[in-house]
Amino acid sequence: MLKNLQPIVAASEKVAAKVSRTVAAGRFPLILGGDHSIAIGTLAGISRHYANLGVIWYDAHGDLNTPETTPSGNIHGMPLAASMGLGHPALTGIGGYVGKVKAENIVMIGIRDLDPGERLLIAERKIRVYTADDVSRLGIARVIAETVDYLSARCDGVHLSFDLDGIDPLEVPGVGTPVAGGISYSDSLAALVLLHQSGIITSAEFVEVNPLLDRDDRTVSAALALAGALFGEEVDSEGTCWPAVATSSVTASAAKR
Ligand SMILES: NC(=[NH2+])NCCC[C@H](N)C(=O)O
Ligand SMILES: [Mn+2]
Repeated sequence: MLKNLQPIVAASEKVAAKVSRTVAAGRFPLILGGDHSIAIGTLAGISRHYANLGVIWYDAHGDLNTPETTPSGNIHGMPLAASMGLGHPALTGIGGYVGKVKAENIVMIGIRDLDPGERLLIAERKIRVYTADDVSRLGIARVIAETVDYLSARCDGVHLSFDLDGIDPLEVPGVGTPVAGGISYSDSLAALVLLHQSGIITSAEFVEVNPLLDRDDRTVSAALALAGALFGEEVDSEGTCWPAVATSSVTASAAKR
């Protein structure tokens, strides 16, 4: 059983239409979520404008489940599979076409929690994966450099799908499906600075921010700072770049206590 199929299909069609109009108008689509099922709509809206859309999937999870492999029935565990054309027809057909992303145009970063069916799919389709351990071993700069080289050689646009649960939940607790370990916040910020400098990103989404689970607005502030870095906002000398608005809201909530 898929949970909330009809409302997610309806929302995804709306997101797809709006995002497609944004790309057609020559503007940069930035989508904020909400759970990761939102990516089904964003990719449907974006990919029709590209012959070979690249996708950077920054996440603890693969989100490559189908109705046959899902352990939970949660559609937020399926958006990447659905975008590859695998899964429930109501999800794979969002936007009126099937197959938004090709396996060879995907790079996954931060992965550390895969279900058996997802492992199989990654192996079968030879999807490029950097686990959170790969990032500690190789360093974030090398991982991003390899990702940029790989995707710029084969893609005419690159969508960044950034799930906040790719980061260590000790630093960003406001996510629905936390997985211990993970990429540090400072490495993640460095990744976004490097992606900004690469100039390859043509659309982005930041997802799974859940303010109800957050502490001291840490996850919200992190998402804002990461998005800022993607657009070239300056990072201060300590490597943090909490934007003024986020800093003042943290201070305000701390002052209330
Ligand atoms: N976007 C997410 N938070 N995905 C979590 C997915 C967890 C698990 N793999 C599932 O399919 O239910
Ligand atoms: Mn996800």
